[in-house]
Amino acid sequence: MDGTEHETGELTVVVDDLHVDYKAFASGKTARSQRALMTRQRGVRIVHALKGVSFVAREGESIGVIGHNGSGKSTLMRAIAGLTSATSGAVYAASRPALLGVNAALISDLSGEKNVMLGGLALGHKPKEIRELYDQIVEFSGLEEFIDLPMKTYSSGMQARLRFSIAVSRDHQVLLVDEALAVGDKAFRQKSEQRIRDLREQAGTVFLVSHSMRSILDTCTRVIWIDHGNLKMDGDPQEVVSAYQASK
Ligand SMILES: Nc1ncnc2c1ncn2[C@@H]1O[C@H](COP(=O)(O)OP(=O)(O)OP(=O)(O)O)[C@@H](O)[C@H]1O
Repeated sequence: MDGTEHETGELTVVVDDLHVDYKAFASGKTARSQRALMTRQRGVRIVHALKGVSFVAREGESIGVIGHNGSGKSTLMRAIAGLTSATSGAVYAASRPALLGVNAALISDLSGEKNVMLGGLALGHKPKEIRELYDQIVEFSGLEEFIDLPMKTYSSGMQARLRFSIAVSRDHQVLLVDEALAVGDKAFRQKSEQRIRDLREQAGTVFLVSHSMRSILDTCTRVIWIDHGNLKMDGDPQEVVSAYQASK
């Protein structure tokens, strides 16, 4: 763990020797590249998604999480949000972290408008608060013309914009953003990145999972590199991103 550079704000998240295993019923052959990650147990396949990850996060940090496909980044976000339980080790969080992912559950048969209400309630807003925030959320999303159409008629980028706009309508002490920025267009991405910086300045901690090193470098004060379920590097964004890129 890097104990020297991040000692200013209050602790918001402590990840202590976190292991997460998934059990899946296997059929067919295990792909060769996945073999190192897996152990076979009587037809049940165990995937060791996280293998003892430890770090602490503080107020005012914006932490980029990078790593190859399947390295364990989303699992780490889900574990911090309390949606996936630890096989061993623990996550301690100062307040309930909010996970904003491209798979966050809104209902695609309902209109954008109804989903703003639904998403707002899921975030803990009162109906009156959602009505007050409604115009601001829709304006941020840039989807005014489409807001009365069912969400299933939206492109994946439009859906992600709406999810992001709902999630950032509230200040979170710990906000976890999983790949949501990758799908928006340039203007929306810049607006989203600015909002992430604002949230961080309001003494929150933001985690941003992304494959876009540009987004990571533009937004983050620190970067964590997850590799095959292990924390490979944790520190200065430029240093960690350079090391990651050199490893490819
Ligand atoms: N529900 C699940 N059941 C079984 N295995 C899973 C499950 N979810 C994830 N895994 C496995 O756990 C490992 C880590 O997956 P995870 O989604 O955390 O990776 P990631 O770094 O977020 O990948 P990506 O960059 O592709 O989104 C992978 O090997 C994946 O196949």
